[in-house]
Amino acid sequence: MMNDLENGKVPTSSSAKIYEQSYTEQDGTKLLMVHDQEGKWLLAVGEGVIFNDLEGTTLTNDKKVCPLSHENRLVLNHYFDYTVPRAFGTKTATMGLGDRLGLASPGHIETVRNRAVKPILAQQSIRELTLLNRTMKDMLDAASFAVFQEGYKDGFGADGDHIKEEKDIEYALSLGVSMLTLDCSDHIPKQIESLSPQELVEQFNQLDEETKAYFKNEYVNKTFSVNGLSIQFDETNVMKNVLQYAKSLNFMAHVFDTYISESPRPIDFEISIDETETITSPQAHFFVANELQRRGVSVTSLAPRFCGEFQKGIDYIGDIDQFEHELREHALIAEFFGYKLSIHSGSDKFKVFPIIAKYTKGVLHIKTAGTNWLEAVRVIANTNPSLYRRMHTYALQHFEEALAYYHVTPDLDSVIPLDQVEDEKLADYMNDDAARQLFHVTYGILLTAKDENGEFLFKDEFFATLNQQEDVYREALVKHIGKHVDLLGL
Ligand SMILES: O=C(O)[C@@H](O)[C@H](O)[C@H](O)C(=O)CO
Repeated sequence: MMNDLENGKVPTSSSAKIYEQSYTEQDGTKLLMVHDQEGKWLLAVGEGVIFNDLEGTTLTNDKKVCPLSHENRLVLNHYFDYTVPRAFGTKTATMGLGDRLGLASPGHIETVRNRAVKPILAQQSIRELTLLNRTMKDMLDAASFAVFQEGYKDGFGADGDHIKEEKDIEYALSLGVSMLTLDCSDHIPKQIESLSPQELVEQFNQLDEETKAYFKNEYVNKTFSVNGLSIQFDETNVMKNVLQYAKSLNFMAHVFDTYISESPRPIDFEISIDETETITSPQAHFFVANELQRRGVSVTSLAPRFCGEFQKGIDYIGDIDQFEHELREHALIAEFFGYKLSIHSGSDKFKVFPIIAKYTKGVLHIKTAGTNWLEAVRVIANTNPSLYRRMHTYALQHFEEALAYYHVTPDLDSVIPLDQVEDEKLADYMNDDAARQLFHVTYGILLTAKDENGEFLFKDEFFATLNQQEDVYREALVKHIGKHVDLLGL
């Protein structure tokens, strides 16, 4: 194999899988990614700075076998720009393809290659990373190596997703993320909608005089024309919007001024107000957007909390007509202010994808993550039924723990008991909403569970199975994420 590589030929081998699209030659070094029973490696042949900088096992003075280490990923980043995440701005459709396992990106790349959408291959929230004991370095390493493996040179992004703390912002940017999703939910008070008229006035009157005067003067009894929409404000809804969003607006502006506006490299800046109890009305969306514009905050995308329910891993729940009515207005507002509408928990929302495609006109950001994990679970169900049964049982026993992190409301009593399902039918659980949500939110519990000896109950066997079934997982993602991309018209 190495001799072939030395002669500039992509080798053929029965002992290892060859990723032909990874083959590259630069500055005297020939590189190829392979996969043997021990894992994936970079084969390096030749000489020069790239060869010298890569860490690995030296076979001869001009042949090395290099691990997919963080250090070697940085070497690839240094010499091959296409392996570095980049921002895309407000005019390019992007898709968050959260990969909780570090195995999904090759299938994602195959899905979006030559499509009208750019992949944000590295996307994990602090919540996911914490629950998985995974790091942002792991997230970025997996994406860059996948891009190299696939020889994908059309650009990809990396999203520090649902970040709330400034320390995490600084860390994510220091690692080279190209997108930052600022989660403002901690600055958006709950229950404003449920305040009585008297309580509303009392709370509003507790604000300082300058703030009250500013918002009353700018909005009360004012009508704003937005792309044909007429958005009207009265004293009551101004007080509600101010109490609901004023603090978060200060936070957004502070983060933008401190970390984004002066960044030495372009950063896609997303505002997330979707993970709140309060649905974002189009009027509230306008209020937030107008205030951001007045404060000079440039937004790449904004994620409102839409009407109905965007629960994890299952289709839209709610009145489709109302959703269409409001989504149209949200899209007009986003277009007016020059940013993309962002659809969080975008996995499997097939009922509303055509509506979203129609009104965003193909320029949006949509986030998926859990569905990519569920496709892996589907592979396990099909290829390692014993493991699937043990994981399913454990997930049921520990489901309540996951509700501390996710809002899902599956009817677990409706899930067919395992002992009534033959091995050949286990994958059907991934077509059942309740079973999907069971697995969707217990990923962290399942992949970190250990026995009394400190050995992983499932993780090692799970990854070994997926590595054996690499092509099966890839094909499953191409099919399932491809359905998302098709329905979104991208
Ligand atoms: O599970 C998470 O924390 C993330 O996947 C988060 O939900 C993400 O922002 C998203 O919306 C994926 O669809």
